Amino acid sequence: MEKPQEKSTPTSSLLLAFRLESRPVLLIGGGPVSHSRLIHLISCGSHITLISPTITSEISSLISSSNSSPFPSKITYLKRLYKGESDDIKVKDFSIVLTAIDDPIISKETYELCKFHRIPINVADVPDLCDFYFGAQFKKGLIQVMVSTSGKGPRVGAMIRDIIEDCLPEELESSVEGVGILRKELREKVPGIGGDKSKKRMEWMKSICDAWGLDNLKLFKEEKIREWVFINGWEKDRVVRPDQIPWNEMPEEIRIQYRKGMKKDKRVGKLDVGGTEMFFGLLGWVLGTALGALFMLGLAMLISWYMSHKS
Ligand SMILES: C[C@@]1(CC(=O)O)c2cc3[nH]c(cc4nc(cc5[nH]c(cc(n2)[C@H]1CCC(=O)O)[C@@](C)(CC(=O)O)[C@@H]5CCC(=O)O)C(CC(=O)O)=C4CCC(=O)O)c(CCC(=O)O)c3CC(=O)O
Ligand SMILES: NC(=O)C1=CN([C@@H]2O[C@H](COP(=O)(O)OP(=O)(O)OC[C@H]3O[C@@H](n4cnc5c(N)ncnc54)[C@H](O)[C@@H]3O)[C@@H](O)[C@H]2O)C=CC1
Repeated sequence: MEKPQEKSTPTSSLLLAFRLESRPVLLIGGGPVSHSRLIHLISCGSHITLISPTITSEISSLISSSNSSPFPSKITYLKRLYKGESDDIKVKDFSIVLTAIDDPIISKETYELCKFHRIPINVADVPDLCDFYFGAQFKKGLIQVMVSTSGKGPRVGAMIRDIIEDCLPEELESSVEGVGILRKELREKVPGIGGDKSKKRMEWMKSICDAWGLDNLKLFKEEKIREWVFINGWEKDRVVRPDQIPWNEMPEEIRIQYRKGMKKDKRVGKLDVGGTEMFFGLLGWVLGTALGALFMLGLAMLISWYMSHKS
């Protein structure tokens, strides 16, 4: 009889945002996979040592343009084969190691060296030799999204990534920027880490994000709005909502931005008290009218009863 397959729950990976700015990274190989790794590493601002006897023309142009890149990355290119353990370049001198070569022996040797020195390594397309996998990812300004399929379907991961990328509204980049400026200024005005101050700061920021909603948060790029919210919100221990801003006192271009956001933004925050207030207002009006009508009816009945008994 066939033995039933053992059921095991597949483990997931710990998805992190690894900060590699100014950190040394070893990249081995000069083909298309190495090119895609290089693009990611440059935007991280890492210091890359690239070893490969051949490189694609795309890698070659990245190397030439790296000095004029807006990111503080550096590329040191060594045009030769990497020799593994006997190489002058030592894996222990790097924060992470990435290989994308068509030499399984050197790949395995590099993996063993990294294991020995406890340096995290990714051997492209060899899951057993990976401490971490790459995922399908995209970057929109400060927003980064990565999809992992736990190694099961990288192409499907890329397809899922495309769906997410397509449906993310452009303005989200501005909202992240806006909220970033507001947070920075708040921390400058109310400095300190931990304790009650920090707790209050976090609670206030949380409520502001919820009350303003994704789209409106971009308005915090405007100094006038931040100033108003600090004076009338933070300093008075209140969470102000966008509908409380005296928009007629704000410059025209800010008013237009707000109106545009109001038309579009269906993802209003949890503190969308504007809608709640309207609901209770309406309920009050209906109840008030009904009570008034009942009172009038009672009065009419009383008068008619009095009249009939009088005569
Ligand atoms: C485990 C992992 C380890 C790692 O490399 O980090 C891995 C492993 C393997 N990839 C293989 C093949 C392909 N890989 C791609 C593409 C990508 N592969 C990426 C990541 C990962 N690939 C990690 C898991 C990610 C996850 O968890 O989802 C992406 C997402 C990110 C990136 O590499 O940057 C990038 C898309 C990025 C983009 O489009 O933007 C394509 C499609 C294509 O080229 O368009 C194919 C051919 C189609 C196919 O096979 O599905 C094979 C079989 C080799 C063989 O058959 O010989 C293995 C080995 C195995 O599965 O055993
Ligand atoms: N993720 C993906 O989409 C794909 C991944 N692969 C796998 O990824 C690996 C890399 O693929 P590609 O980027 O297409 O590269 P490739 O196979 O086109 O070229 C390999 C590169 O590695 C260099 N190289 C070989 N041995 C080296 C050594 N000892 N030291 C330094 N450099 C060395 C070569 O000079 C060349 O630049 C391969 O193992 C391949 O099987 C292959 C096709 C698709």
